[in-house]
Amino acid sequence: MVVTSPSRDDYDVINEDLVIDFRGAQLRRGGNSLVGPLDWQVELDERWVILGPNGAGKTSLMRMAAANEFPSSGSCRILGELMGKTEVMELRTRIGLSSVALAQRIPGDEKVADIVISAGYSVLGRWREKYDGIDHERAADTLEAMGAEHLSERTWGTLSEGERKRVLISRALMTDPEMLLLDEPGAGLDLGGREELVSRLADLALDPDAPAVVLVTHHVEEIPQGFTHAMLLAEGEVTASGLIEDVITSENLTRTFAQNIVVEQADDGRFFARRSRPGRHRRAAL
Ligand SMILES: Nc1ncnc2c1ncn2[C@@H]1O[C@H](COP(=O)(O)OP(=O)(O)OP(=O)(O)O)[C@@H](O)[C@H]1O
Repeated sequence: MVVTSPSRDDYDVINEDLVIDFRGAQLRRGGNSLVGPLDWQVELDERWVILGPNGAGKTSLMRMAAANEFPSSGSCRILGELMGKTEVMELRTRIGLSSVALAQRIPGDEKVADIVISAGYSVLGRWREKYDGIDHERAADTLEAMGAEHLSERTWGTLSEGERKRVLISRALMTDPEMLLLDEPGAGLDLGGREELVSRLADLALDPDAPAVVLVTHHVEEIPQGFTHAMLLAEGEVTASGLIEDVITSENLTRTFAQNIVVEQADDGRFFARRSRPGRHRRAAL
């Protein structure tokens, strides 16, 4: 839930139900604000989607949530740890992350099984780390959960875009994370690949034992069933945030994307959006 301006005293008492607790968090570069200042609280059992136009600050927000950036001002508490007062390498092993930036750092000759298992050390690829049988089993299980077990001996460079996405999410799940951050997992997938991914993410979202999930996407069609909350961003600022049904509305999307957007929700809970073009049919009929 989003709360407004809590006192510092509240913040010093760690709320164990919160995986993310941002208070006035802002990320700035070169005098510009990339995102924030914003308040954001994510509870253990919540599944959030972040939407907004290109450049809205979604990835910047995720970088703070992944403990890859410290806030320039305000405070970020992640899994109970206060940024700036904690060992981030250790914290990162508790966070499952799938992002384009991570995908770009994987060498083409890296074996899929190694990409997944090396998440245990928050590194990419095998070097001198020691893994137990249980780690190998866990890697096989997470690949299987994403329907990618048959890829374990393949190299990264030989995978299709859809296969890569599934391997990245398997890696993100490897450490049994307390929070899963998925930055545009559907980008570049064809319709079948997107639907396959959305269905697997719905299974995850509906699993009561799964970690808290934050998903960044450009398309409301990619919001899996089971997602509970949403945040809309535009120009680094929150335009709407809260329960998904209250946030994913035509009015909020129109304001956020500065276009007349109509959104509909199907019986199965999936959202569909398009730009409305009033008068088009009438003109066509003339
Ligand atoms: N290191 C940086 N230095 C300066 N500006 C940056 C930096 N990183 C991002 N930005 C700018 O911050 C803004 C937000 O970027 P961000 O990548 O967070 O947006 P986004 O919502 O994820 O965009 P997209 O949907 O296009 O991926 C953009 O205007 C971007 O150009």
